[in-house]
Amino acid sequence: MNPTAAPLPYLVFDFDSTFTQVEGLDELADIALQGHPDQAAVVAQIRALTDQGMAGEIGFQESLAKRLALLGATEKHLAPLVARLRTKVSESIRRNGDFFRRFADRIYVVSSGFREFIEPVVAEFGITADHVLANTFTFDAAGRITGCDPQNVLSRDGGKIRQLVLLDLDGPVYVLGDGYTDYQIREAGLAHRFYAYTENVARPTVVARADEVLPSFDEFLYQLKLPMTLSYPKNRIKVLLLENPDARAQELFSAEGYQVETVPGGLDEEELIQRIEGVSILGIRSKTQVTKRVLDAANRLISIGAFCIGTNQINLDAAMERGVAVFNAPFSNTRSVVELALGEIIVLARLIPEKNARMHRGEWDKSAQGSFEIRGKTLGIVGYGNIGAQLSVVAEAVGMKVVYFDIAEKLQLGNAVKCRTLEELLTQADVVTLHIDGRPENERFIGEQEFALMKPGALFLNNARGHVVDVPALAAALRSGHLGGAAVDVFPYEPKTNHESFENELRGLPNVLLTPHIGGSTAEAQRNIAEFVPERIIQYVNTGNTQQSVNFPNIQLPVQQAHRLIHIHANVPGVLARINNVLAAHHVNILGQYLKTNELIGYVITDINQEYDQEVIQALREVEHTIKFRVLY
Ligand SMILES: NC(=O)C1=CN([C@@H]2O[C@H](COP(=O)(O)OP(=O)(O)OC[C@H]3O[C@@H](n4cnc5c(N)ncnc54)[C@H](O)[C@@H]3O)[C@@H](O)[C@H]2O)C=CC1
Ligand SMILES: O=C(O)C(=O)COP(=O)(O)O
Repeated sequence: MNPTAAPLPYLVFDFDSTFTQVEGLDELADIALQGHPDQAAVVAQIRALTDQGMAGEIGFQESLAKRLALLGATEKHLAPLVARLRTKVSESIRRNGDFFRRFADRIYVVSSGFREFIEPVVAEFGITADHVLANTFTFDAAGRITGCDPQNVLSRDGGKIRQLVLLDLDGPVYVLGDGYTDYQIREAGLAHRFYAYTENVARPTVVARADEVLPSFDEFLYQLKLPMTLSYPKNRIKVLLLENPDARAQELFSAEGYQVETVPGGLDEEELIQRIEGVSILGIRSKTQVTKRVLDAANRLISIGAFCIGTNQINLDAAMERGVAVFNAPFSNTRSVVELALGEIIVLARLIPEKNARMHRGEWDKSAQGSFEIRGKTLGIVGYGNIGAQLSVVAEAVGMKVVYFDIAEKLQLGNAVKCRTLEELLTQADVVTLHIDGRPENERFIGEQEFALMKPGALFLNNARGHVVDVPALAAALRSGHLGGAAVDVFPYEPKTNHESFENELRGLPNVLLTPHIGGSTAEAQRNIAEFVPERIIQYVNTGNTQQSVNFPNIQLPVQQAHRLIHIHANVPGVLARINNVLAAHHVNILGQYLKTNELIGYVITDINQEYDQEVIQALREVEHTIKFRVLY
């Protein structure tokens, strides 16, 4: 465990919105006013007064007097208030409860709130009544709260400062709080440092004056190298999201405590190199190229999330060699692409692109010429993976015959018939649709020769990747009339944002349906992706679980026992033995160990007992061929 830097400074905590997520008086008002006809309006008035007081806009006494007058609370409301506040202790403070219990003699709660509700809440954290300095209520004979004890220094303006003078602590004092009056303790020279505590609320006037800003108590413990419950403060994990994934992604990462930055469009290589420093998690879609150079500039990257299916835009091996785990959403938008493809087949078979354009120009051309039903026609699916296979089922349901070609052996669904060669497929299909992935070997996979093999009048669909088709050859096959039409959703070069214009030789050709890479762009797919990918990444960060990573050895780990060592190394013989030698030399008790390798890296997870000295961690970092090492608890 971390050694304790001794002696610990005195820690002076604010209570409302720091120790707890809420303001005690707001909650009391909420409880006392239940059933009151103007409840919402009165609560809002009280909140506004609290905020004005905390931001230093009105004096504390004025704010307090006004709030109490509005309240109408009685003694009997206090027990439910305490019960509620116990459930609203700030997450990171609750998480580090052991720290409070261990160092309770160095901790004071100094608050303009009220002893009646503060004392019982902090008592659970080992903080005794003599370390709580707060106001006290006054009551009338009927038990109604009438105000606060005017003799208490905390009931007056500048009360916290006077309270600190009275406390007369003999050693460094650090103040942690969200309010202006907390900062004033430092301003008055009665504290050595003021930490603006922003886990629950960030007040700009307070943050601006702070020595440090604490998004969580973990951050404080981490900075001071004090014993903490988590191995690393989550607020230090920076997420950069590009290309507009659904807002749910940002929501999930933020809820986990990560800092999230977003950039609406894609970034080119140079721009990404500028932005990637300090980023722990990068989220992209199909546009952003994550090259070796980008990965070299990424000094803190743990994981990349492709918020889509394709991962050809990421140099997966280079990521792996640098210990960066990549996750995608392998089937969240599958159905959306399938529905688009089916629609396109029907639309092209009925010459809709042309007819629609002519109607918009005022031309009425009612004719059956060149139009056909898709029932009974042969659909040739190239790439019988998740999308290809699902399209196979849907196409059969509308009466098409399905043939497919894949370089891998695949389960034939329904009545689909496998073709042994691409040629076999191309020569018999009325409609050819591409659903292969974008691996580099597939560059210009379909070109002049392949189009020539297709039946005269056949239709061609590319919803896979732009570079797998020789676009000038496709344009020529359409212009010559050899192909009857095409639907293309993906292009070798796609605009970076919606403000850039689209240039391509397919523009203006007859019976060609062009779409701006929207195969997976449906509300359902985007929402699913924005949950699937963050969930995988958060799990990887928290537990080391690599299930469904596209470049890491997949390990589904059991529930963690005590501390977990995550070791990523180059896959050369002997590394596991060296790790275990280090552990044995330091007498570390292994509770469980899991290893998986692939051609480039080895991934070893070791669960060990909580008791070990820090040198073992350094020794493990120094094991030869280590790429990345982290400890989780
Ligand atoms: N237009 C859009 O918005 C979208 C496009 N896509 C693209 O669709 C691709 C396919 O997606 P899934 O079906 O989910 O992937 P998948 O990995 O399940 O299937 C791809 C299949 O293609 C096969 N394949 C690869 N190269 C081949 C070749 N040269 N000849 C024959 N078969 C080959 C593979 O063996 C595999 O079975 C993605 O990689 C992505 O590039 C995916 C989603 C949305
Ligand atoms: O899922 C895929 O591979 C796609 O092509 C969809 O890409 P997008 O997220 O729309 O940039």
